[in-house]
Amino acid sequence: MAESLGVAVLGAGHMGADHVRRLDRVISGARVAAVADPDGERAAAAVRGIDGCAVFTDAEAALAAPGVDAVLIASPGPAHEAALTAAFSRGLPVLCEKPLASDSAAGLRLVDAECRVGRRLAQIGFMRRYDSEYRELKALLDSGRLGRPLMLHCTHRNVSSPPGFTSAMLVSSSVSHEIDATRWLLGQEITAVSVLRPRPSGGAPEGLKDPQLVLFETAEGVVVDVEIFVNSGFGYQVRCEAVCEAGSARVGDGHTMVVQSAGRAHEEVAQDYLVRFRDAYDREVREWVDATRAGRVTGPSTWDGYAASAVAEAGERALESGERVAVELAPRPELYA
Ligand SMILES: NC(=O)C1=CN([C@@H]2O[C@H](COP(=O)(O)OP(=O)(O)OC[C@H]3O[C@@H](n4cnc5c(N)ncnc54)[C@H](O)[C@@H]3O)[C@@H](O)[C@H]2O)C=CC1
Ligand SMILES: O=C1[C@@H](O)[C@H](O)[C@@H](O)[C@H](O)[C@H]1O
Repeated sequence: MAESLGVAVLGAGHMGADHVRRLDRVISGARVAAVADPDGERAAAAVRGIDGCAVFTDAEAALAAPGVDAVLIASPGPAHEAALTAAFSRGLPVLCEKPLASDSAAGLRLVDAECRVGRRLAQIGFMRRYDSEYRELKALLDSGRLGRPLMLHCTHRNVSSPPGFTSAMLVSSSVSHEIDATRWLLGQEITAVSVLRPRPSGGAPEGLKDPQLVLFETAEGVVVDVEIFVNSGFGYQVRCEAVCEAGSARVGDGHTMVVQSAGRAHEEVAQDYLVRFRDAYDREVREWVDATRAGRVTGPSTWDGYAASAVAEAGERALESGERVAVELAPRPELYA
């Protein structure tokens, strides 16, 4: 194996700063070689205490910095296409936070760009695939012990939505995780999306259609319902129950310490994804570093990122129209067979 992997991290916000910490202190075999953020002070704060890490306000300058072997993209979605294109042109392996890009057209351009390189370079940050409970569920479904899956019931709740979060983002940003989890757990494409809109919660910002009930139909007839509620007010909860021909299995109930006192029992509810999925993010980045050092690319692909965008767009149209909308996918290139 090569010596430690020098990583350029693009974006030093919530996710970027957490990934910098993870690469520096949690994962072995990697070092943070450069960080770029247009907010230079944020970048500098994220790398405080890390020796030999260069700080930039320009992402492309960070890719060209000495000692950079790979890239972790944690900038906002609209900046991903330029960053991935620059990384591909340098032949640099990438871990890119979801979403792949702003829309499916940009996603398809990235699929084409990677195909022109002729080998996979990117892993997309759908971290559910690295959560131990989700992996257990996937193994159980793949074993066939419960028979064929018939339905998935999913819950995705956030405490509150960040400023600027739109009704469409409940699907494109939040439900993107259930889109990927569905495709991965079932090994099937999602073919149609419908969205039901209960009355909006008084706890949601004015005009935000929150919560929503998003329904997927898959190529082999599985139906998936997703409750997305991003201003639940009380906690971060992600659950998934697979109902199969010979039983059901559920993950995400939370298994924290239960405290019983004064006639009551209670347990903590995680408040955000950085806590709920901490182990999954660690495993995701660790497996990316290990695979990259071994010259391999594993995990969710650029194609998976594109497919998630195409399903999300069908969802956005379903939200606007109230109609069931079919998903349109381009033909899958050989590279992602
Ligand atoms: N996997 C997961 O569970 C999660 C993934 N995300 C994804 O992570 C990415 C970042 O999200 P957050 O950290 O929450 O956002 P954030 O707003 O906290 O941070 C984004 C940072 O990127 C910087 N930035 C803007 N343009 C840039 C550019 N061209 N190059 C480099 N940096 C740039 C901003 O100045 C900011 O510091 C998004 O793609 C988001 O969808 C976010 C939350 C959870
Ligand atoms: O990816 C994420 C955010 O971007 C999204 O906005 C949240 O709803 C999700 O729970 C989180 O995992």
